[in-house]
Amino acid sequence: MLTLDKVALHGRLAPLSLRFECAQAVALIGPNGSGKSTLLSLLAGLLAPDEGAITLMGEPMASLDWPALARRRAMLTQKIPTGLGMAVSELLTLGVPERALREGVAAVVEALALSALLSRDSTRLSGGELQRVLIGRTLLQVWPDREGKVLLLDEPLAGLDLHHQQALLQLLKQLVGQGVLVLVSLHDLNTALHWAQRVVCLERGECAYAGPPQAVEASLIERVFQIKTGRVEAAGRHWFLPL
Ligand SMILES: Nc1ncnc2c1ncn2[C@@H]1O[C@H](COP(=O)(O)OP(=O)(O)OP(=O)(O)O)[C@@H](O)[C@H]1O
Repeated sequence: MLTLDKVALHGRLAPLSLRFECAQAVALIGPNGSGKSTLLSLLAGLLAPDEGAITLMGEPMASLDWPALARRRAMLTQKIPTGLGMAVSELLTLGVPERALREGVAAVVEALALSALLSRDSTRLSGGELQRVLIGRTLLQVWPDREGKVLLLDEPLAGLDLHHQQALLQLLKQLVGQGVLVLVSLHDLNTALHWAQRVVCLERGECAYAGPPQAVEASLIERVFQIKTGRVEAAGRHWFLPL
């Protein structure tokens, strides 16, 4: 439902062809500067490719205007807006369509434990608190009629404590179960491999791997991240440990 056909951005992403299905949890991994944010921005329609074509639900991305894009996908970027002194409740709902507000606010506030923050000045939040508010705003965009929507989250776990990381990953899995395609860039390799149904690993703007997490080999991780790893088994799962 979201396809890239030989998509390239000069100096940032080599020609890449990928296909993502609805209701899938996809993790993007790769070193700093490997192209994860670039790929997410292309998939969100925030960047236009120099070559190739992106298709969203059968429609060329290039043919969709901003309102049409906003109805189909939402993206959390790493570039954090300051909020300009707004209350959290205002920042959370800014630009969110009326129907999403009616149907989604209570659920999103509960899922991300935002109720105690709503009356706070958004410029005086901790990094993790602000991140949860911005994630909430992004989720609200896709809340009504979730099936077939695309959620693109660039390092959503950055700044979140372990409890909120786990709560968010569970919530995203629920959205996948409701038909949302969720693409998330992650730096925690084990979290990515345990959470995702599909992993895309980028290396210097090229796709080094796209496939199931179970088939990710230590040799790939060691080459791409230039580390030595050990592989241990615990709690019925495999874990890569940097050595
Ligand atoms: N606005 C920009 N203009 C030109 N080049 C850029 C721009 N933003 C990023 N780049 C370059 O594009 C490449 C890919 O960057 P990108 O931000 O996509 O990497 P990333 O995998 O998300 O990295 P990180 O893990 O550090 O967030 C890097 O070489 C980066 O320097």
